[in-house]
Amino acid sequence: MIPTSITFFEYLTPLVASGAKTITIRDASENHYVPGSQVEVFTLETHQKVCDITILSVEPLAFDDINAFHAQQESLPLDELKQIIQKVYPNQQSLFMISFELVK
Ligand SMILES: CC(=O)Nc1ccn([C@H]2C[C@H](O)[C@@H](CO)O2)c(=O)n1
Repeated sequence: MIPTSITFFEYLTPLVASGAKTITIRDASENHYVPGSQVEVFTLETHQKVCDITILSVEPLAFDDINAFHAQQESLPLDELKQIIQKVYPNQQSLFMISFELVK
């Protein structure tokens, strides 16, 4: 089944809805998004619909390879991005970068 929704922490959703955030880094439980598919974005905490995005690609990304360019695409400072990922996915080296664009 092609997934049709994705959740983001509520405080990050303005970055998605504005088009400023164009990637998200997730673990293997969310590596099944399909390039070209349209996906509804919801807040994780309250499940409010935020916007729609189109998935562009899903690629493996090691935690140690996360760099300033990833942070720029996340619209977050690099140290904050790495702290968030370590908190959400503790001790996970094997991650996935999901690239997307906002549906206007
Ligand atoms: C279940 C769920 O919604 N999990 C996540 C995981 C990550 N994020 C954000 C935090 C960072 O900006 C990037 C990188 O993981 O994605 C999130 O909003 N929700």
